[in-house]
Amino acid sequence: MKPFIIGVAGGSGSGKSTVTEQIIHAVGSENVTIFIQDNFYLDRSNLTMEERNRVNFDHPAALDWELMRKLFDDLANGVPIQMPQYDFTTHTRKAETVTIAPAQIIVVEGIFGLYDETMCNHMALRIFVDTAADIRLMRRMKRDIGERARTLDSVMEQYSKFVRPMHKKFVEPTKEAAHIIIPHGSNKAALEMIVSRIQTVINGHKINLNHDMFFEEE
Ligand SMILES: Nc1ncnc2c1ncn2[C@@H]1O[C@H](COP(=O)(O)OP(=O)(O)O)[C@@H](O)[C@H]1O
Ligand SMILES: O=c1ccn([C@@H]2O[C@H](COP(=O)(O)O)[C@@H](O)[C@H]2O)c(=O)[nH]1
Repeated sequence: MKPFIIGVAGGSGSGKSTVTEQIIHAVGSENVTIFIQDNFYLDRSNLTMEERNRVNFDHPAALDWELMRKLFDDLANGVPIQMPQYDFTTHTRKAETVTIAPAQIIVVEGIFGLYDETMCNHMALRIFVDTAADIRLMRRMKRDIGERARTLDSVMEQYSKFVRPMHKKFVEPTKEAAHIIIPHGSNKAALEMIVSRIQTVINGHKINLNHDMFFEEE
């Protein structure tokens, strides 16, 4: 059976992981596999620490798309994968990988979750988590200083130099590809809708809509 693939995109700190965790909690972890795009950041061990700190991690070119597409394809076709692991404190790929088994539901999560057209075409449900920039920045400061060994100055500099402009250029436009836009981040009503849609499909009660009722997709 083909898996039900969900894309969860949105800016850094918008609440993507939270929405993903809530979906998993609601439908049962045994039914879901998460495909976290953050694992696909390119390894920067060839650079000095100073050089690594100047990399634009918010440009799509910062990710290993070739590997990502290959592993996404495998998982979508029911093949277990070796997921790379990324260390945000050193900007390097760890030596170890984690085995990820396919499941009935696959959630692709990341700022570029709806960026790749081919991957998007496999997604039956595309979600964009839309949270105000000031809230996202506050959350990012808390996380990066607390968990990713950054200073307040470095977070502010990275945000104004890379995160903000790249969000506008590459992340925000992917909202266009979404079926559902969750305003203000995770909320109960949105989650209920998403989960009920998933349950309808995976419990076999797929609703067959009359296509004449809808506009042509562009
Ligand atoms: N709707 C919400 N209301 C309040 N805090 C939230 C909400 N959604 C997420 N958060 C918090 O914001 C932070 C960033 O959320 P996270 O899901 O990790 O974002 P992302 O994965 O998009 O970077 C976390 O500490 C999380 O608990
Ligand atoms: O080495 C790195 C790699 C990425 N980042 C930042 O991570 C965020 C995306 O992750 P979220 O979990 O969605 O916040 C992206 O905005 C990059 O700037 C990094 O700081 N260092």
